[in-house]
Amino acid sequence: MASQPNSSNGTQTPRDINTKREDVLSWEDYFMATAVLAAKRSKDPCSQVGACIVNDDKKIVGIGYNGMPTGCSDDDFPWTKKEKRLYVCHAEMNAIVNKNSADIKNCTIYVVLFPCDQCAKIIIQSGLREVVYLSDKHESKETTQAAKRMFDSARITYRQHIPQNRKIEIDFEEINWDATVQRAPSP
Ligand SMILES: Nc1ccn([C@H]2C[C@H](O)[C@@H](COP(=O)(O)O)O2)c(=O)n1
Ligand SMILES: [Zn+2]
Repeated sequence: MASQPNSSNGTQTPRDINTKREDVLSWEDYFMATAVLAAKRSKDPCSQVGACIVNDDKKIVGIGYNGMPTGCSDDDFPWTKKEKRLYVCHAEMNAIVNKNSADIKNCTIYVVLFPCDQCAKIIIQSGLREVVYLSDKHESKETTQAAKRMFDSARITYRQHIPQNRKIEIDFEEINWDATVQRAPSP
């Protein structure tokens, strides 16, 4: 039995290194965490949004975050609330445009913030089937209500993600630690 950090909650628990780990990240937390990680690339000072598209085989087929269009320098274009809306590409749009699969029909999109009306249209036209979101902080906005109306009409389901783990930590040091454990001979 070896003592090694439990990556899901950071505590030190004894773990048998010859037995399969059970306390792994759930698929749902994994996909939403991927969207949250993508959001960390965003230069937007107010809202960092990420999106992750997943197919029926649980393969990630697209990732995106909100940012200026390619060729439009994020140093030259404005980030004020009023002006940025003219330029910024939303996370959902980038995830769809950046897809690495020919077909994203019937896929699920995991997104940090509920899609706006413009993204809803792109989601519908791309044939996505389900939207899983973390925050609905703009639920009273006309754009969110329009998005929901279109999703309902187009029979695209949407649901809020309830995380199993409130916090998911990435500790790069832990990777080196694991390598040491893996070199230990098994009985
Ligand atoms: N579903 C969404 C909603 C918003 N965004 C982006 C667009 C802006 O960069 C930012 C929102 O800015 P705020 O109104 O909070 O100043 O988030 C997105 O990518 N996807
Ligand atoms: Zn949008």
